[in-house]
Amino acid sequence: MPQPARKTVDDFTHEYEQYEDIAESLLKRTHHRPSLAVICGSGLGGLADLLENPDAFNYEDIPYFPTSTVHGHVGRLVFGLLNGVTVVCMQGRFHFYEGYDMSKTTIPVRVFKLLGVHTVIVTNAAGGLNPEFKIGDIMLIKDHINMPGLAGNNPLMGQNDRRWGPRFVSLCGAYDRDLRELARNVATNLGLDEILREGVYTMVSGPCFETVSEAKAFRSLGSDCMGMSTAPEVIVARHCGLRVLGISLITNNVVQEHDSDDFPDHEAVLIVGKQRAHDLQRLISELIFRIADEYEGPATAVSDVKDDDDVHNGHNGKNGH
Ligand SMILES: O=P(O)(O)O[C@@H]1C[C@H](O)[C@@H](CO)O1
Ligand SMILES: Nc1nc2[nH]cnc2c(=O)[nH]1
Repeated sequence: MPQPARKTVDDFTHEYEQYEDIAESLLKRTHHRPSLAVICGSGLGGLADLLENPDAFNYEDIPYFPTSTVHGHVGRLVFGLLNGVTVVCMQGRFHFYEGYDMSKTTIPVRVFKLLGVHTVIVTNAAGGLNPEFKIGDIMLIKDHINMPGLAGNNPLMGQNDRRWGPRFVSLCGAYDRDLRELARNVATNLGLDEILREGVYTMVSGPCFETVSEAKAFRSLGSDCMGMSTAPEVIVARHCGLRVLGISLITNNVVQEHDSDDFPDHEAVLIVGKQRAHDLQRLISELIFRIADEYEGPATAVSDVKDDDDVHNGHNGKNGH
């Protein structure tokens, strides 16, 4: 009997039932029931290789999933145990510059929600703008500037399905303050204080790295580093009430001098990822243990409204201020 063709990302129309299809297809094929998810950034996917009792699914074998096209993003969803905690890892993410709609780059985040995940650790490789940052530093993201979003490319554009969350989402405190504090404590215990930073991540669409003038502009706006991902995933995660910890690995300095001979290079980004992999893996592995220990239970939504026409966007969530 011929097998039915796999439903591809081109067939995906964002219906709630399609996300359910994806989640069900995964839950049928693994006995793992993760409560935490990790999105691995460029060159940082080695973490997924550490999972015990892994069940790994190529993105090509998951209904409706986009596929990874970027070197350094293997393209697998891996379920398993990390430090005794059941997690699911994206070994490679989807980027807007790969040609996917912004809302399709974030499909896995809603699938995580349906799988029972309550917290997402989002990692990325980023270029440092803050002159105090060094290559190899690890930056906890405290906020973002979402350039594509400000220009009209927000993953929540279009009709809102209230089953995910409210029409209007507060992003105040999107990068959970308690989780950042926990991360600082864990980093101290692991002797990583010297390389731990905190700051603002700016997302640009890519695939071009920014010009010198753009870099200077973003620095003057208060940005500490620049990348090409993360913000859409965090928006969708907060919309459906997932708790978020964001971590950037500073893989290069963003050039801010017109006369500089320096230039960014993706291969160099991957090399720094490899060099810092061990420290990042220790940090994330310990954090996962602590989060599972201290934060079990669902995160509350950032904001809630009675219905989509309700203009009052009151806060009642853990992250609301
Ligand atoms: O997936 P992330 O955000 O870690 O990847 C960054 C941004 C580009 O995809 C790439 C540039 O080197 O690294
Ligand atoms: N936009 C941007 N993304 C990056 N990802 C890794 N390094 C960089 C960088 O310098 N700029």
